[in-house]
Amino acid sequence: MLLADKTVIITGASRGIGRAAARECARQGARVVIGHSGSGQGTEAAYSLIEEIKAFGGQAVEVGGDAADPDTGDKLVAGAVKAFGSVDVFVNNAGICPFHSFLDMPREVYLKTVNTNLNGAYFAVQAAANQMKNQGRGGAIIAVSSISALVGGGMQTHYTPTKAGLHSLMQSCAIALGPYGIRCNSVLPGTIATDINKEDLADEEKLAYMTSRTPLGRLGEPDDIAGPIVFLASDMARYVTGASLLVDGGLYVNLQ
Ligand SMILES: NC(=O)C1=CN([C@@H]2O[C@H](COP(=O)(O)OP(=O)(O)OC[C@H]3O[C@@H](n4cnc5c(N)ncnc54)[C@H](O)[C@@H]3O)[C@@H](O)[C@H]2O)C=CC1
Ligand SMILES: C[C@H](O)[C@@H]1OC(=O)[C@H](O)[C@@H]1O
Repeated sequence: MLLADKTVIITGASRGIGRAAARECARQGARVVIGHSGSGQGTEAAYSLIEEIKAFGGQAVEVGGDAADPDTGDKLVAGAVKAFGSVDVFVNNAGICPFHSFLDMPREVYLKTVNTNLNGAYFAVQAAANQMKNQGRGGAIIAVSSISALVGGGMQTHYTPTKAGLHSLMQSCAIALGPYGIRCNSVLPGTIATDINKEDLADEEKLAYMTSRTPLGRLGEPDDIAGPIVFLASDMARYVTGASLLVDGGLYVNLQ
């Protein structure tokens, strides 16, 4: 098992990519902390994931908290230490993408997106890194960035900068935390069918267009991202830091 004896925190783990990653980390032997929004639905989904994980003999606990709140990272770390005694891997996954045009972008939509996707993440990464530094045996931090760190989106002008920011944060943290043996990398998913884009992809034309642009001929599924996250979390990636792993079915390179 690739993650035996490691404690992994994953934010936004109640559904979508985070849920698939949490399940796969647990399958690979990790003790998992399921970060979720703390809302009724998030809590319910987190408990159902704990049951799923326990059913195959894995270990998991849940911690609720708004990803936009700078204190949530400390809460997640405290929950991990209380339940399992350590933090070895931190996966920053929680995020939102409320599609909206640029010229009339409401300030609150912009600020909520940046606070949820980037500002909260900064302090959560800092909290996890301090815990790892104090433990003295290194660790791995993974940001779920996006193909959108590299390319634009006319209805995503508030979102793409947050994904570029996470990618950049991992590059800088790789330098800042390398001396402590803490590796920092990002995963850049292409278009993965989840709740975040359910409404956008309900438009059949858009769905067909996005699928046709993907050389592998289909949109991604959350499980397509779980393996790359496990790899970067594991000792198989022990010399990988400051890297970004594009997981997009070939979407990015498909110019013509
Ligand atoms: N689905 C896609 O095509 C892609 C998704 N991503 C990124 O993957 C990450 C996961 O998204 P998906 O699984 O696709 O969508 P999703 O909507 O299924 O999952 C998002 C998760 O983040 C959590 N979350 C949202 N706001 C939160 C808050 N304020 N506090 C705590 N938790 C909060 C949700 O509860 C949920 O668990 C996001 O960061 C997204 O930007 C990146 C590239 C492509
Ligand atoms: C929400 C989008 O459909 C999805 O998220 C991203 O980061 C990419 O832009 C994907 O298309």
